[in-house]
Amino acid sequence: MKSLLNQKFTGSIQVPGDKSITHRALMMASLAEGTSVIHSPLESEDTFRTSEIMGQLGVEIEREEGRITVTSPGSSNFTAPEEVLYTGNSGTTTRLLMGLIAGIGMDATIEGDSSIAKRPMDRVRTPLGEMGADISLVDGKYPPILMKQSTLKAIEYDMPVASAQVKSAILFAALYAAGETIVHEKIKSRNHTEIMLEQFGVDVEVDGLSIKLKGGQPLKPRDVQVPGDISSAAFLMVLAAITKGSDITIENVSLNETRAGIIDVFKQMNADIEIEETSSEGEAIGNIRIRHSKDLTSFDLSGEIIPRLIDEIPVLAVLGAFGSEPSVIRDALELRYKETDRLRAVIDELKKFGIEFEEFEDGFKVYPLKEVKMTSDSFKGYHDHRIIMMLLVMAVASDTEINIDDTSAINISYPGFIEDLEKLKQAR
Ligand SMILES: O=C(O)C1=C[C@@H](OP(=O)(O)O)[C@@H](O)[C@H](O)C1
Ligand SMILES: C=C(OP(=O)(O)O)C(=O)O
Repeated sequence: MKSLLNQKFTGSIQVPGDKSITHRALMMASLAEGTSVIHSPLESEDTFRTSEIMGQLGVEIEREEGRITVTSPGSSNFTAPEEVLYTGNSGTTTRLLMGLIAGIGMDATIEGDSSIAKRPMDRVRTPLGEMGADISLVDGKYPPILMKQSTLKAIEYDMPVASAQVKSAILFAALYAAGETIVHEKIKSRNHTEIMLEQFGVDVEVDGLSIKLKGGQPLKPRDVQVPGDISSAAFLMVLAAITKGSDITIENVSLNETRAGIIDVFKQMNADIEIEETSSEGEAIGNIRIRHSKDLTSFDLSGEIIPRLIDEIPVLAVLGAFGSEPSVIRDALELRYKETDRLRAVIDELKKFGIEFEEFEDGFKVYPLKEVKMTSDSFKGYHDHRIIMMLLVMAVASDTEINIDDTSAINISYPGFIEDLEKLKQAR
């Protein structure tokens, strides 16, 4: 970390593959009888959990540099798992798997780490239960998740929370349910499942905030190209915007509208950002160039943009501290139910640099940082990848050496984060 202080960050880089898309590609390729190839997948702890579980169900997974080959016997030939399906730290694996297992109709136990044990799963059990799934949770809410074989029927469901994980679990189950399932969202969440199901040959009708899917449609094997993850790029984007002399281009990154809210934030803040879209078929992809700006203003975020940047909020708190006016985030209560309570973690840890916050139940106001005033050099990472990388960005941008209790969780979504910073650094 010391070697990253007093540096500017310049050059072109590709960030690792998109985590959400990689999970979905592994699951859909596993449902499609035959061989599918996933190009440039994210190889991280979370996506490893998904591929391990697909292996337990009888799918052959072959990893090589830059690609994963998935050969499936078809979901009707899956083997019922004897061991627990262990999802580690991955909420996406846990929730999407609930829909997939309910759909296939097999007995299974799903369990994750101590963070997953505290994340609410009733939001998935409720719609799946309406479809006929038999799911038991601890205290009606938490893993371990006991699933019993059952037969599903289609439902029409109004989503109470904006969650792509819940929506995707319902759509996976709907593939195997009798009749047409309809999901209504109040606010649009990331739509990778809808896009990829179409690519795997499933007819999905999207009409504004409603999604319709008829049960009984088989998936056909496909090759999937995974773009870079904009949620990982976000750390480099913020670092470039706030560090003197920096100029970074992130290539082949996802520009999917339902994920790209952070681009709107940079624009709101008067940042120096250029977007070049190179493909808009299916998943939009392109290049993002971002340079240091000394004239960053502020942002005020609430409502529909929140799900479009939900995982970027920790590092946006750092960006806000480098603006000229206070910045505000509201409607982000969901952050309290992630790997840790991210609103608490962001405020408690960034305060140690002297950043001032006003905390709301569903967000915060962050004040411009006039001068770094350290109250401690011992930081907690909460085993949360996004909190740890947020802290590293803040430390590097403010030329401050800090100690974080444990940084291993970076491997959950962005193995190679530190190496990428090393590649981009140049003495100021
Ligand atoms: O579907 C997905 O891949 C994800 C959806 C989001 O969670 P919610 O669906 O709980 O909002 C996001 O925070 C998570 O990192 C990945
Ligand atoms: C919340 C996240 O992931 P998950 O829900 O899959 O654990 C994340 O990556 O920030």
